[in-house]
Amino acid sequence: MKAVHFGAGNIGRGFIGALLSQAGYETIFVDVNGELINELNQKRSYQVDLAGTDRSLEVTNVSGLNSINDEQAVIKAIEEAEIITTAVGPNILSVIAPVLAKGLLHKKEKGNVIACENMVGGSEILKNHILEHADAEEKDWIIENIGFPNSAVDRIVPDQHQEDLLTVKVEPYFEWVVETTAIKGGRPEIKGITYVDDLTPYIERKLFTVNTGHAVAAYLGKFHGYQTIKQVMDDPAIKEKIRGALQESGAVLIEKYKFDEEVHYEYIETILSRFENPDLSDEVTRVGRAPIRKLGPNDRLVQPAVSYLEYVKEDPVRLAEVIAAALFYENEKDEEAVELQKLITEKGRINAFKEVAELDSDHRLVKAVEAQVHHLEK
Ligand SMILES: NC(=O)c1ccc[n+]([C@@H]2O[C@H](COP(=O)([O-])OP(=O)(O)OC[C@H]3O[C@@H](n4cnc5c(N)ncnc54)[C@H](O)[C@@H]3O)[C@@H](O)[C@H]2O)c1
Ligand SMILES: O=P(O)(O)OC[C@@H](O)[C@@H](O)[C@H](O)[C@H](O)CO
Repeated sequence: MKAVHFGAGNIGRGFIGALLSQAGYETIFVDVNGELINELNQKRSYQVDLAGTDRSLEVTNVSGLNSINDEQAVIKAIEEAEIITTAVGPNILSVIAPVLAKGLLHKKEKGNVIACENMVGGSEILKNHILEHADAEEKDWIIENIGFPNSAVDRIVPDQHQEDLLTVKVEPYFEWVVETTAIKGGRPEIKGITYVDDLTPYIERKLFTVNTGHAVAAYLGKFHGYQTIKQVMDDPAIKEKIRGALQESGAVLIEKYKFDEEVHYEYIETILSRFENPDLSDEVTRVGRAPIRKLGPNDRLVQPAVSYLEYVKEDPVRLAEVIAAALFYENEKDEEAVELQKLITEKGRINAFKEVAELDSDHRLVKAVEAQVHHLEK
C-alpha cells in the first residue's frame, strides 16, 4: 500500500504522514525542500513527540521526492499510490496541480486525493486546478476515477526548532474529518479519520473556532508586542477578547447548524486551553502568516463577521477589532504581510481591507472595522 503526501512540513510530518504510516502505508513525501528530502531518504523514519507528555511515535517506511527535480519519480509514485494527500498551504495547490494531473492520468485504478489545508472545499479546489491541465477525454477519466473528498484537519504543529531536522513536536489532540460522498473506490482504512456525509459543519466549526481564535491571538498579540501564543494567552484582557470573538463566530455556527449551545461553548473552552499548552512554543508569526489569505472573504475573520451581521443582525465588535489589528500586522519575512503593508501605504488601511475582503464601501463590516482602526490608531 503506497501513499504520496505533498508537503513534508509541520502538519505533513507531524500529523498526516504519521497517520498514514501507522495505517501501514509506505509514505512518499513530496516537497521542494531538498534538505528535508535528503534526510527522509537517509533516515527512512522520524520521530513525532507529543507535547506535554513523555510519549513519542516512530514514523517508519517513509521516503522523499523533490517535486521539482524528481518529476518522473513523482509521477510514478502517484501512479502507484492508493491515496494522495496534501498539506502545502492553500496558495500552493495550483502549483502542484500540473504534476498531480500527469501522475493521476497514469493511474490504472481508482484513487483519492485529499487536500488537508485550512480552507473550505480544499480538495474540490485542487480538483479544479488539476482539471485545467487535462484535455476533455482526460477530464472525463479523472472525474470518473479519482475522488477528491474535502477534509478538515486539526492539530497544532508549531514551527520546529529541533536539533534533528525531521523530529516534530505536536500537540496530542487531533481530528481529521473526511467527507464520504466524493470518495472513489473503497474508503481508505486509516485509523484516526472520521468519515462524515456532510463536511460543511465540521470544517466551518474548526476554521471559525480554532483558526479564528488563533488569528485573534496572533494579530492582537503581535499588536501588543507578544511573540508566542502562550504569552498572549497569559494576558487576561486578550484572552477575554479571543473568547469574545469565538462567541461571535459561535453565535453564527449555533444558529446555522443548530449546534447545542452548551456543547459549543465547551468546545470553545477546549480550544482556549489548547492554545495555553505550556509545552508548545507557537510563534505569533506562524499563526498570523499570510494575512491577505486570512482577510479573504471566505476565511476565518471576514466570513464569520459577515455572517454575524446576517444571523445576529448586530455589528461584530470583537471580530472587527481583530480585523483592524490584522491591518497593522507587519513581518518583513512574510511575503503577504509585506504586500498588505504596501497596499496600505498606497491606498490606506480601509481601502486595502475592502480590496482583500472583497467588500463594498457601504458594507456594515467596513464601517465597524474603520471604527476599530481609529481606536487602535490612538
Ligand atoms: N501547522 C498546523 O498547525 C496546521 C494544522 C492544520 C492544518 N494546517 C494546514 O496544513 C498546510 C501546511 O501547513 P504547515 O504548518 O505544515 O506548513 P509548513 O510550511 O510547515 O509546510 C508546508 C510544506 O510544503 C512544502 N511545499 C511548498 N511548496 C511546495 C511544492 N510546490 N511542492 C511540494 N511541497 C511544497 C514546503 O517546503 C513545506 O515543507 C496549510 O494549509 C495549513 O493551514 C496546518
Ligand atoms: O495554517 P494557517 O496559516 O491557515 O493558520 C495558522 C494556524 O491557525 C493553524 O495552522 C492551526 O495551528 C491549525 O489549523 C490547528 O489545527
